[in-house]
Amino acid sequence: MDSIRVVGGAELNGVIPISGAKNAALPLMIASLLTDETLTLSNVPRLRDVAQLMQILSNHGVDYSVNGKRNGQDGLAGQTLNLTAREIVDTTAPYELVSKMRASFWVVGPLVARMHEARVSLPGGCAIGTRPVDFFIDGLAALGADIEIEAGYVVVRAPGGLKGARVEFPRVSVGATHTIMMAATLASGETEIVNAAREPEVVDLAKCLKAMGARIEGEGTSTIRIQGVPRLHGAHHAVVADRIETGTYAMAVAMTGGDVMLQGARADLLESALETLRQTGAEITATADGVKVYRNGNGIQPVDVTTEPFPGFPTDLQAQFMALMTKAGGSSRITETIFENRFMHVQELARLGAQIHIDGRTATVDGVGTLRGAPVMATDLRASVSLVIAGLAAEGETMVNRVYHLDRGFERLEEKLTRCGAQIERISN
Ligand SMILES: CC(=O)N[C@H]1[C@@H](OP(=O)(O)OP(=O)(O)OC[C@H]2O[C@@H](n3ccc(=O)[nH]c3=O)[C@H](O)[C@@H]2O)O[C@H](CO)[C@@H](O)[C@@H]1O
Ligand SMILES: C=C(OP(=O)(O)O)C(=O)O
Repeated sequence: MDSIRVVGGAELNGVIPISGAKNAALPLMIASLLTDETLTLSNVPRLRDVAQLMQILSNHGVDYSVNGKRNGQDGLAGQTLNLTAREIVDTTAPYELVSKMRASFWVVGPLVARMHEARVSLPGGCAIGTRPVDFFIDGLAALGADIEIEAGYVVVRAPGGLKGARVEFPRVSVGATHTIMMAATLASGETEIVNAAREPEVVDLAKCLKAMGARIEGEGTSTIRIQGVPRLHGAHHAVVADRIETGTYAMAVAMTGGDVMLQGARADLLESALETLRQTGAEITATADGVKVYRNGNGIQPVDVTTEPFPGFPTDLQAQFMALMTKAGGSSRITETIFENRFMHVQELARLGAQIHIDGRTATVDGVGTLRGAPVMATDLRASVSLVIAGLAAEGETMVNRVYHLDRGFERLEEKLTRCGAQIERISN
């Protein structure tokens, strides 16, 4: 498996183009199952998860093509996918494919909505907690589906089609909101989702579904209402900018120092994270072109953070923020409330000299003056990139091993950072 070698110490200066969001692209691609016409998605990032999902969708009968590169486009521009599910040939999503990524489980919603049946393996994804699927099952059952678990598969049947209903989630779930919202677009009557996720990726999916003819209101609030329609049609939709990639590079600059324009980033999608970064001493300016991040040689202030559903501080930036805090001038407390096992980066950051103590859901980070490069192991996606960021700010060489997860979610990371002066390279084994 590939490794990433980082030699720390350089400031980051220049422009980093921000890709389309992985966590929006995946549900948008899945939405193609809802119509027999073509869904065209532009600004799709080139990522392992996108390729993996293409394989899963192909298995259901989705034909796809990728538009070629246009004149003047550089290698960092997003791709355009045309997805056509003229006929669904298989309503089973097999273990071999679904076990590799969490989002692939979400095909259950469109499949049962359109085909009235689905057989989907229980999912995989980042190992950051138990990640059950009870909200999906209860939600689909509320829409009138019969559900059984058979040999690791969730088998869903709704012979007469789904029927609109009130679905209240016990806690906020991004994936369950995506799935029930997609399922409800083709159900008969009205569905009300209560305690819905308000994440920008949910809003982006709703925008695309509406362009396909769905009747949805309330996206971006905690109550979403969907009026079912008999069929959806083709549409064109551009994937929203990746707020987690934006926050990740902003934290890298806050840690190494320098001046970087995050081109195409949208500050309104990560206000709480950017405000936290300002408190650490970074200067952040939203411009028409993106988000500019600047930090001079002054120290990093310690700031306490608690992860929360949107609009709170995102769990997907927790590891990166912890990396930043390892070099703060004092102690900070980082509390993880979304996933019960999302501190796997702690022991790896410790290899670089970080001082971190975990007590339940809270990590106390005592900032140290210097981090020193070391070999480390990438565990989950965001943990992996937190090690890269720490390596950029450490003295000497850091070898981040087992970067499989990194390729799931960060498009051309080495190229983007190299362009800004980082010493970083991929070592293929
Ligand atoms: C591909 C994608 O978009 N992944 C994101 C999505 O994951 P994902 O959609 O899997 O995360 P959820 O929002 O569903 O999870 C939130 C919490 O709800 C729990 N839960 C969820 C469903 C369920 O049926 N039962 C249950 O108990 C989860 O275990 C977790 O503790 O949102 C997370 C929270 O912002 C992000 O970290 C992930 O990057
Ligand atoms: C946890 C993540 O991905 P997944 O939900 O696919 O595991 C993530 O994007 O940080």
